[in-house]
Amino acid sequence: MTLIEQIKRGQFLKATCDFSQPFVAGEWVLDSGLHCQLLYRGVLQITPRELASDVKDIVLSSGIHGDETAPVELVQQIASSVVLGQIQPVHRLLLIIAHPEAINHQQRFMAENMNRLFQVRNFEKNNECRIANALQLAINSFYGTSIAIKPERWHLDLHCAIRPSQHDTFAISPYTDKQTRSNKLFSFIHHAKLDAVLLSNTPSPTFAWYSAEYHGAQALTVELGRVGKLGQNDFTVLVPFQDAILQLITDVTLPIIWTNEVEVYQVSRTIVKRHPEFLFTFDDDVANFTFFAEGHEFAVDGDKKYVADTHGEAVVFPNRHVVVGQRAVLMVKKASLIFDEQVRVYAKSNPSY
Ligand SMILES: O=C(O)CCC(=O)N[C@@H](CCC(=O)O)C(=O)O
Ligand SMILES: [Zn+2]
Repeated sequence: MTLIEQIKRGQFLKATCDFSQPFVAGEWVLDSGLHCQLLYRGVLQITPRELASDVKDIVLSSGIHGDETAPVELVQQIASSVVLGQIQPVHRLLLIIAHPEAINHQQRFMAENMNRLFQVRNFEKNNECRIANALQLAINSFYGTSIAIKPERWHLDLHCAIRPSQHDTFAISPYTDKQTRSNKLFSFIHHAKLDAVLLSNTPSPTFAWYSAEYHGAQALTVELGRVGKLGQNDFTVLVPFQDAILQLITDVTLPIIWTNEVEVYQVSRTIVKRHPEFLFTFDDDVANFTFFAEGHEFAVDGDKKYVADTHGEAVVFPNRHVVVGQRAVLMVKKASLIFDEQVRVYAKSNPSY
């Protein structure tokens, strides 16, 4: 069966990972009038027949890291519901399962971490570079062909954490000087019942950052539980997130709201590994958001020792195995939000952990 025939039967994930079939781009129209276009392996664009002047351009991406399977299953469910006519999106959608080779190998990546390849176009020395370049083009073309009078662009790049975490689900808002922290986006975080959000303070080379920086998209990296095997993820904690996505793409109007139920953090610094012998003073199973009091030594990089700064800091994504020159950990502090049309973050003077 061709890839498109598989996708028409609701098997977007299976088709994407099926390398026994050559990739052939193609398009078709559903009875409902929805236009489906398979642009690259794992990149499916959906366009409603009639587009309102305030139509949103929504990217839902998954599988940037091959072992983060819950997001891939989620995008599969959405693609299947759309192509089988079970849900009727009213916005333009770009559904992405990014790295089928790594998914088949149940690995984060094959040659290098794809989520560090979105700052610029890459020299195509490996498959991750080729895919990241293709995704950049797909995003440019998708947002570039918006018909909305005042385009509203969204990008949710879905991931899972390697370690345990004090917050099961959380979002990372990339840093850019564009207006990409709307109250609508943060209201989505509230409705999706994500446990926490952290606001980056410097540009990053991630997929979500790419859409925010180059296209002004309301973009988030969203962490949905922990890495696991395909078919073995527990979706019960993700139900509110799934519901919020469905509401977003079918345009259910929800109140714009923020409450303190979502814990807010700001990134205080990004620690980059400079020496091959980089180490943390804590174990590999220490959870994300573990707090270290002021002065506590938490990492050693060559002859440099890192200690928690004023009022202490918590660690997110500590990974001593990254290559030299890449982020080894994000340090974060609790913060609060001013929930205006654009959200702003301010430090808590005396954060309680
Ligand atoms: O658990 C981990 O260490 C990594 C999980 C993951 O892939 N997270 C993303 C976050 C991207 C961001 O900082 O916005 C990543 O590291 O690429
Ligand atoms: Zn990831």
